[in-house]
Amino acid sequence: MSDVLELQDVSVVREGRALVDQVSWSVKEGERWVILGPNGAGKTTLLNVASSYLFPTKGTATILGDTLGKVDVFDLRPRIGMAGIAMAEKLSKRQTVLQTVLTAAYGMTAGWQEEYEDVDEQRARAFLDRLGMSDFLDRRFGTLSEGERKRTLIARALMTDPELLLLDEPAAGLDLGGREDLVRRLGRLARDPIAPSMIMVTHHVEEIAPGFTHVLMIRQGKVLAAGPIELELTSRNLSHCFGLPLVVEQAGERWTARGLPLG
Ligand SMILES: Nc1ncnc2c1ncn2[C@@H]1O[C@H](COP(=O)(O)OP(=O)(O)OP(=O)(O)O)[C@@H](O)[C@H]1O
Repeated sequence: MSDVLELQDVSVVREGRALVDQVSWSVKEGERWVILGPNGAGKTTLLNVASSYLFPTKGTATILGDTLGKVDVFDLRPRIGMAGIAMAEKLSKRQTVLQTVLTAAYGMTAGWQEEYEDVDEQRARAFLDRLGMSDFLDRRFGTLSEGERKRTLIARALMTDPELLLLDEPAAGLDLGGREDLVRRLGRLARDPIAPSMIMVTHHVEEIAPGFTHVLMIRQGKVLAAGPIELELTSRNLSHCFGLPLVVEQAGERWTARGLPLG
């Protein structure tokens, strides 16, 4: 299996502080990774390196075989699908859901002047259907609920047929039903052998869909644990990561975590 992402001693330093601190990490083709860590740990910063939007201050980042600094990122970016708040903010609120997904095929965040191919429209409709958004095709993106917006962004990220799919807190802000619906859909994607390699940032182990294979835990910019989920997602590691005693349990194919009562 080839490396989809290879970070060697990567640090991102801002105002004299390492937001990501000497991280070495490799993601192989077909793996589905979860990044867990407390607020401010450096999860989004790490994802921004993986998406080629942020260059390391130190170390080397190789994405889909190309090393940042030695490659034209405009060739690399279409090969990476990114769904997160940062992407949502770049999109026009007035475009319809279908337009929002379709524009991804042309590497644009806005614009409806192009002649779109029928085949692209069919693909956009198929991805939206897969994410349960078929009833919203003509709705303006800016009027969607949080859950609907999240599902549209994932459909959009898949539109370019990426080799690497990055999801930044896809379940944040969703109610219980919305979260469970999304987890089921992500589970289906994670288990699809032809789906891209995936990296998902989350705060909650409950949001890990079945089919995710690996976990990376980060605290204050440093990696605390990285490896197969069954080995690394332990009470000990999670307690260390979040800085309080936690009990992790696996219930079927899902995970739960809770704090121990104060003694
Ligand atoms: N440009 C910047 N300059 C200085 N500090 C920054 C900059 N960008 C981010 N930070 C800080 O870096 C740290 C890591 O931020 P990051 O967004 O990667 O964390 P996170 O783990 O994604 O957090 P959260 O779970 O709260 O979203 C935070 O303390 C943040 O305030």
